[in-house]
Parts: sequence; C-alpha cells; structure tokens
Amino acid sequence: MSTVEIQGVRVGYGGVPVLQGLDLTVPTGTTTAVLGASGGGKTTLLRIIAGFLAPEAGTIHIGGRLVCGHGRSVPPERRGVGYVRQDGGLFPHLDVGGNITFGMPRAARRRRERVGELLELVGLPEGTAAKRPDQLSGGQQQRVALARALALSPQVVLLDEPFSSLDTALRASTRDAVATALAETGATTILVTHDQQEALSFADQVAIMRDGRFSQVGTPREIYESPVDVREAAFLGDVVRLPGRPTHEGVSCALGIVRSPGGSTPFASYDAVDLVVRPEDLTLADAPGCAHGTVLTTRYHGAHALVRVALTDGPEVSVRVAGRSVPHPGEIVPVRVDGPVLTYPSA
Ligand SMILES: Nc1ncnc2c1ncn2[C@@H]1O[C@H](COP(=O)(O)OP(=O)(O)OP(=O)(O)O)[C@@H](O)[C@H]1O
Repeated sequence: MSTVEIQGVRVGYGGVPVLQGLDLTVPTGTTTAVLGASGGGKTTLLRIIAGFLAPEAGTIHIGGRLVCGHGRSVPPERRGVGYVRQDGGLFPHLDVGGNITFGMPRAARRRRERVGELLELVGLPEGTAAKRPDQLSGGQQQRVALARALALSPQVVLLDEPFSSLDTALRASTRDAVATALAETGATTILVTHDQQEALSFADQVAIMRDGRFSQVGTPREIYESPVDVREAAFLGDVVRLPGRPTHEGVSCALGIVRSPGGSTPFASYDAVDLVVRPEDLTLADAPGCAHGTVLTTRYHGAHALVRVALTDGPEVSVRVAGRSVPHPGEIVPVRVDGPVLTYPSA
C-alpha cells in the first residue's frame, strides 16, 4: 500500500505564503495530476512530499506511515519516493547505464540485466545503456530519467512537468510510454503540470491548485464537466459565457431558452446567472426559434476549427466545428446549444 495523504500542508518563502492548507489523498497505484498556473506552488508541493523541504504545518503519510509533521521528518532517501525533474536532470558525465544505476546499492549496480529491464519498461532499446545523455533526444532523456527514478522500486513517483520541454508529437509518445511503465510498476504517481490536456488525459484524478489551495479534486470528467465556478471552467478550456435569466422553462439568454440536461432550472431563485457552454457544445445547425449571427473570423486547427460569430443584437460566441465544414466570414449562420450547459450565480 502506498497511498499518499496530504493534510493541512502550509508553507511560504520569506514570509510570503505559497501553500495555504492543502489536503489531498492519492490512492495507492493511481495517478493524480496537480494542475495549476505557473508559480502557484506545484514544485514546492513535490519538494515537500519528497522531503527536500519541510512544511510549516500539516502532515504527509505515505502508505500509512507519517513521513513529515508532528515534529517528525523522514529523510528523502528513506521515503520510497522517486522524483523526475522538469529537465530530466541526468548526469552528463555518466552514460545511460551509469545514470540508471547511480543510486542503486553496489551489488545491484553490477546486474546489467536490471538496466536492460528498466530500459525496456520505458520503451528504449537495451543499446541505449552505452550512450551519453547528449546523444539522446529530449524524449529519450525523459524516459531515462524515469528509468532512473524507477530503479529503486519506489512506492511513489513524482513527476515535475516532465513533458513540457518536448514538442507535440514527442510529448504524446513519451507520455504514453511513461504512463504504460508506471502502470506496470503499480507506483502511486503525482504529476504536476500547467497543461490542461495533459492533466485530463494522463491522470485518474485531477487536483486544481488555486491561490495556494485545491479548489477542486475529482476525476478528469468531473473536473471538466462540472467546474466549481466560471474562473475554473475558463481555466480548463475554451468557454462561451453569457448572461442569463432563470425562467420556469429554462435559462433565457442570447441563444434563446436553454435548458439544463436534467430539465431543471438551477438557480431558479436568482434574478441573474452566468451561463457557461463549451464551444464544442454549440452547433451551427438550424432549429426552430434558434439564434442567428454573422461569422466574424475562423481559426482552422486541422481536425476542427473555431468560428467566432456575432449574434444578431447580442454578444459574440465561439463555436467549434469540424475542420471540413468551416463557414466563411460574413456568412449568416444559425447557432444553438447542442450539449451540456453550466449555470452559476452571477458574480
Ligand atoms: N527557494 C525559493 N525561495 C523563494 N521563493 C521561492 C523558492 N522556490 C519557489 N519560490 C516561489 O514560490 C512560488 C511557487 O513556486 P513553485 O516553483 O513551487 O511554483 P510552480 O507552480 O511549480 O511554478 P512553475 O509551473 O512555473 O514551475 C513562486 O512564486 C516562486 O517564485
């Protein structure tokens, strides 16, 4: 069992608070992505879990064992934690084999087959062992960094934005290889990232860090489909935000009367609400009584395109359409909701 339990963790630098009371449980063998803006304190949290930094308050348990808090601090090398830094952090003067075996006990270092096993686990050929880090691509270096972290069979693996320096194609393939390797070892994993797509696609659980706290913790679907407020909805992806007025039929807004999927009218007791809908949940298909507007701009992305439409007598909205059916600027198009909507009390 290697569940990570973080309770009430607080820390700051030079009197400036960074983490202001974090609570998080990462169940054994699962992956949690900590998603937050740059400078929010994600690396600071990993350093505390690894034992490189002591919190001012709070506790951390790994596999039920208190590793920090209540006046106790287990040193990093005895926490059973592997850490992969953003830049990989390989030793340039050692070959790949030397990097992987660096922290191993002397007897284990002689077992060359262990290096081969670890390289295979992260999807690299055995011959990579004799190469120097500067002979490898960025993605290969990150896989070696993971192999080095896994060499000591850690219960917990901490990944600090390990894919952020890689280009799109390499990032996806490296991420897949790392996810497969981690699943095989059964390690409990915490990934920190400011990349929403990465968090949603890589993790079993996502924790949104905001102002030194977790504003929401849930499955990727819960986080994306039911963000706690408009700010979080916008942080997780493109949103169309419209002022609305609850009526007994639904929420009245520039797109007409919009009903929530359950048919209920949330916040019916409020005079005004913010209605939030994702561009992919709007469509340019006609329907009786739907809104119309003029296409202002189109942004082509290959598989899809983002179309900006000025609604007649209303605000501008973005609609995501298939890349093969993009209208032209100036065209008059129908716009209607074709998916879930979120409503929040007006700020
Ligand atoms: N050793 C330090 N001394 C003083 N301030 C620090 C130190 N380390 C981090 N900070 C500050 O603490 C805040 C949180 O930094 P941290 O690196 O944890 O954020 P992050 O979310 O990981 O950012 P990024 O996504 O850019 O890596 C930042 O404002 C940073 O400037």
